[in-house]
Amino acid sequence: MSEADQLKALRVRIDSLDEKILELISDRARCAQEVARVKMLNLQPGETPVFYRPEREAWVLKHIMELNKGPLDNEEMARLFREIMSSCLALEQPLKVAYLGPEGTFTQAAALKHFGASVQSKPMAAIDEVFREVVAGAVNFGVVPVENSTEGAVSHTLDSFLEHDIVICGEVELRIHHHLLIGENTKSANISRIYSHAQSLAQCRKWLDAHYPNVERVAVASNAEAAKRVKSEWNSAAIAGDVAAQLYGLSKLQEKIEDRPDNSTRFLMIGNQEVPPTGDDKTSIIVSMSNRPGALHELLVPFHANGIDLTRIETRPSRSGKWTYVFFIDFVGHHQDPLVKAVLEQLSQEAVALKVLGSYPKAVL
Ligand SMILES: O=C(O)C(=O)C[C@]1(C(=O)O)C=C[C@@H](O)C=C1
Repeated sequence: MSEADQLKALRVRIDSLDEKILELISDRARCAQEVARVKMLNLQPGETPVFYRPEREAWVLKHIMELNKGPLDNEEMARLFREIMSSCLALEQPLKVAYLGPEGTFTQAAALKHFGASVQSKPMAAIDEVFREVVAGAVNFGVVPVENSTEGAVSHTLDSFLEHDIVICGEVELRIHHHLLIGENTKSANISRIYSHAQSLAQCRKWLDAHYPNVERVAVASNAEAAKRVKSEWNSAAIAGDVAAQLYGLSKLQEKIEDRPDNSTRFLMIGNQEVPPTGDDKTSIIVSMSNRPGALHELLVPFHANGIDLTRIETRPSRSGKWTYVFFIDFVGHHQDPLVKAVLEQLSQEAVALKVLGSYPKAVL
């Protein structure tokens, strides 16, 4: 058979498969509409329907990954299903999600990775504004960065948890690749300024020291903001990611300039919705202890005694007195798990204050 004939036959097969996929996706979407109808029917007076179910979404994606036999890899397959579910949810309720903007930030990429592309996303100028937007009920959820594997905690986010009553409903991790970007009027040899967010400048510190030791580094509100400036400014460069490069039409002078190849950022989804257990969850709490010898030890003992895996502990000034601190702790398990419940009860007896920020499914994608 000639190449043209072989391609023709294969494309006939692809067309017929696409028709089946189309029918199946439409069936699934109709099912989601039915789910919405059932959720509305069974409401108690005064109750609002809960359309978005992170625990169910986590299960669906994991199930797909378990069943997947290739040739598409698990992440790729889950990404496709992520988008199908996002479209189905939008039929039930179009979710509004605020994120740390402007458009083109890694936080926007994290929001899309977690919720899919069918949400209405709203860029905010600062982390605290994302929190306020959620608290005010102007959006269903917010997305904020919380820690970077190279640079550590994002303190604005931790401090915002001290000021707002909010629930963590999910997490997502993003591999962060930074590029050195320039506009069409800039030549590499003429670069006199490099703009980026302070965290991104820090994540590329060694590379900058080696390649542009005498060039001024200017910290701006976000790397998308840096890309935006560079578009209209001669002889300057920005450090930002792919989305910002595309959005502002910049070219890459050098790709992947982050000092650590595994550079990743973890983001949190914040809202007002408690998430039921999935069996593979994490919990975040804030604890403050009295300032006495052994307090930190007492804080950690119940976790060790019950075999609970701590995934992170961070200290921040408490804002209620000089040299007093609060601990942000993440651990494996859900606050409704009997073992976790026992630990939290024990802790609340030792602690000056303890607040559960939320239990949520471990990141799937
Ligand atoms: O199972 C549900 O509760 C649904 O609403 C359906 C569905 C889906 O498309 O699978 C859609 C949105 C939810 O966030 C979870 C799952």
